[in-house]
Amino acid sequence: MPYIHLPRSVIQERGFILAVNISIHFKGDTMKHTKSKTFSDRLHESAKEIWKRNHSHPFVQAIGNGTLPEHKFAYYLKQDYIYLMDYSKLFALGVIKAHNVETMAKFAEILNETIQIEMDIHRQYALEFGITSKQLEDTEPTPTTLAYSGYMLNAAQHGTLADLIACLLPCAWDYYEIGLLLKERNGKDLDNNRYSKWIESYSSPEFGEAHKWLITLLEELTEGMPEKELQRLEKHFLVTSRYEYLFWDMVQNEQDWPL
Ligand SMILES: Cc1ncc(C[n+]2csc(CCO)c2C)c(N)n1
Repeated sequence: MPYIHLPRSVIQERGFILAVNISIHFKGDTMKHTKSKTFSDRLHESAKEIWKRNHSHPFVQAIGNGTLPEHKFAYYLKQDYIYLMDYSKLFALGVIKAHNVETMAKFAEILNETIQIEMDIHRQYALEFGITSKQLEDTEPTPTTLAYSGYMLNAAQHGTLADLIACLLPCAWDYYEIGLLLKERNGKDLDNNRYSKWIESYSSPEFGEAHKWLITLLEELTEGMPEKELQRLEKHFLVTSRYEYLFWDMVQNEQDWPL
């Protein structure tokens, strides 16, 4: 090897040059071939095990294969309706906390869509089960519904726009994943499934829009954010992911106040 005979200083210099070259090459490669992990990737990763339990929950499975008893679905509709009333108020808080007109308009649009489209699917199902819109609206919240909505409203009112989104996101995102999963697994039998409209709605690209927009906004808001703040947002994301699980459990067991 010719350079073995070179003075030590030159070898070091060459070694240095070689190292620089490698690192430049590697950096270029990294940029070309691997997308760096975004904050929403990190959130998704940390909630993975909780979401797996949501996806395999017996209530979710029973919607998917159409075997869920109707009285259980009726109970779900009522609790979910009043949950969605509070959830919509978070979009209104989003309007208040937004930093520009475009974001204000988008929160107002999703608020309207939730009330006019998502809650209308509940109203239509409720009519089939002989439940009026008034009865839906007058439902008494169970301990879980109250705790879940209360957590989000409290965090959103006292926190930043990013806190608000971290609370909203598991709900919109995980339902989309559940919708897609149930459609993929049970797509062939949906004609015979009483809950097909529910599955079709939550797996539709229109419903997928909301969480995708929330992710984009969260990425913007968290750019350069200190780790301590990111951890607070991650906590909201994990707590509300756990509340999603508790909500499925609550409807499965038809939870009520003990006294
Ligand atoms: C407990 C509970 N969690 C999530 C949703 C689904 N969801 C609520 S708002 C929204 C997107 C914006 O409209 C979606 C997908 C639900 N209905 N109930």
